[in-house]
Amino acid sequence: MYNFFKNINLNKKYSGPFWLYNFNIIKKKILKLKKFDIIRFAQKSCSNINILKLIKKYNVQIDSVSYGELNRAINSGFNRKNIIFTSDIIDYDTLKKIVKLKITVNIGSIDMLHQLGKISPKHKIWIRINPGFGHGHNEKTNTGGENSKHGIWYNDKSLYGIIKKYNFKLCGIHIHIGSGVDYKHLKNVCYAMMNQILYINKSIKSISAGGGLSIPYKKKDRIINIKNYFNLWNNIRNKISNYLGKKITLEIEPGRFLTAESGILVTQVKSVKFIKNKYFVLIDAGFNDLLRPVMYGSYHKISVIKKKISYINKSTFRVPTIVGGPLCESGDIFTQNSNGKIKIRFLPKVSPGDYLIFHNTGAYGSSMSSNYNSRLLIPEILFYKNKFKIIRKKQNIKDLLKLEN
Ligand SMILES: Cc1ncc(COP(=O)(O)O)c(C=O)c1O
Ligand SMILES: N[C@@H](CCCC[NH3+])C(=O)O
Repeated sequence: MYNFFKNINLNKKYSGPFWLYNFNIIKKKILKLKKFDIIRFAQKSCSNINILKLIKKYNVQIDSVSYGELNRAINSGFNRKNIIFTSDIIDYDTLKKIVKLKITVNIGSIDMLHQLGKISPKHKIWIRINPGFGHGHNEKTNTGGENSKHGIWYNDKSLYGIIKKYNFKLCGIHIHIGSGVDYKHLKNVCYAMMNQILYINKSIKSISAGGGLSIPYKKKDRIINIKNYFNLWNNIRNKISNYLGKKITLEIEPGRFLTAESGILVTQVKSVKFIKNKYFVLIDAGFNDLLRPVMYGSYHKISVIKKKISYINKSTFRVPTIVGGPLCESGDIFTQNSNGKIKIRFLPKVSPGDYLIFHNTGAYGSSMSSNYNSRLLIPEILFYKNKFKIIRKKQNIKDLLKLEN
């Protein structure tokens, strides 16, 4: 990533903040998972169709969780057979589209089973099981256990009767316990899968390990050993395969793992000031752009590029800094804990015009951004085959007001 800055004339070429992705990193991450039979990209993490189109070239399939994501997948050229729709609820437009295109549905609630079954009996489905436990980098990203709204409880007695009633084709069992999960908890999902298969005692053709794989946001963060993780799952898959007497396909459904490290957010310092004795650096991107620090207290490494010299300032002299954005909210602070308290970051000294780079923003960066304060969505730029290309233009005022006129 660093070498990029030698190539970009930040001042002249792109004004305002922007997202930058390096596809080579996504490609490397895809290859790391190649032992899994199917890699199903959770596009919620990074949903630009230009990136989806490239990911598709590597035989990756796709998960969609909304009408918009379904259309992104179709628009990016994914075959309907390679799309799964995962949700706990379904609205009318989505239901219509899914039935028309015969898209497989990964079902997370009993009501959804009835709603689909009434208009499309025999539909191909997966069941998303809540195994009774979950984990995540934050409580808000934990998708299992009794405090989570996701999935169908692992020993729900009504489930398999309803599947029979509508003659659904049960293709697979899916367990996703959360996002940003550590190895210890990921490991338990394998055993939960085995137990579920024993419990349902039904023929399926696939199992999905879900997503959740974490990435090292901080130097000290542990990197998941993919080889071990695959072996663990492969082992369980073989046991299930023996038990059911048939071949079982093993899927994984990562979002963050594939894209987080491929992206950065480039912002510019607009003001530096002391509030009493606290030093604030205010930049031109806010939580409407990068929400994670405000929503979860997430840490993103910040580098400084001096305006004049255009290289990363690696000087060891650091000052205690609070980094904030332009929004009207006091909480628009990129350096805070999960409880909302300001957290000082030691950064090189900056002046207006210098750049702050937020690292590892390729997942849940742009895809979680909004127009709050009527701020315009910022552009996305992709580095691919040694070229920089704008893959999403900067939004303009006309776009912003279009639906209201
Ligand atoms: C059903 C489902 N699959 C996959 C993912 C991707 O998660 P991650 O980005 O942590 O891999 C999520 C997000 O938590 C999810 O809800
Ligand atoms: N948005 C979260 C991950 C949650 C994924 C949704 N299932 C993050 O930024 O870490």
